[in-house]
Amino acid sequence: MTDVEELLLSRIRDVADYPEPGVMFKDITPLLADPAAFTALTDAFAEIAERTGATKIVGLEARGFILGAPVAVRAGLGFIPVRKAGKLPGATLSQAYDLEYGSAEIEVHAEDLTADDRVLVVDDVLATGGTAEASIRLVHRAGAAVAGVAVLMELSFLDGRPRLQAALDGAPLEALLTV
Ligand SMILES: O=P(O)(O)OC[C@H]1O[C@H](OP(=O)(O)OP(=O)(O)O)[C@H](O)[C@@H]1O
Ligand SMILES: Nc1ncnc2[nH]cnc12
Repeated sequence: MTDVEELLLSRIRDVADYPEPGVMFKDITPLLADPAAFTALTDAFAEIAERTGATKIVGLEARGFILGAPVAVRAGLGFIPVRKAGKLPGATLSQAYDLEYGSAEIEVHAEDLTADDRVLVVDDVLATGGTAEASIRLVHRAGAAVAGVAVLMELSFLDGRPRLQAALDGAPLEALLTV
């Protein structure tokens, strides 16, 4: 494990049985509170954005906003919020999905993405992959391409990666940490 990976892992807190029994919640708030760790994470994601030729960063509400916005600034790219349903005022595309603990619907402003865009989707945790899969579908339905999906932590025992394979269509899924 690299020094950066060790630093990031050390700043993620495990919370048992949250938000419901049986879930081991990966809490990133200690990482956000540590400027060295937050900067290292932002730099690692920005390197992925550059390497994959991304033209825009999509962040998934809410934790994907916190992580994705500084990546966009660092990489010199625009930031596009994918929000939970009912929060965006303009014309939207919507996608329903299931996640590790429940179900939800996400939306993007249709005009924010064009056929010229290659999008890097940024989030904190890949669990079942439901959220990431729905966001990939939204990007494609908006007419844009997916440069990749970048997450801080992949929970491999929930099999999100195989679930995403078809939707990714060859684009990389980059996890900085895998448990
Ligand atoms: O791979 P999945 O099973 O879809 O789970 C991963 C998603 O779950 C969490 O978000 P959540 O919906 O809890 O929202 P939050 O960021 O607003 O807390 C996490 O930030 C990912 O977006
Ligand atoms: N175990 C988990 N910890 C943090 N975020 C999650 N999103 C889905 N599952 C999660």
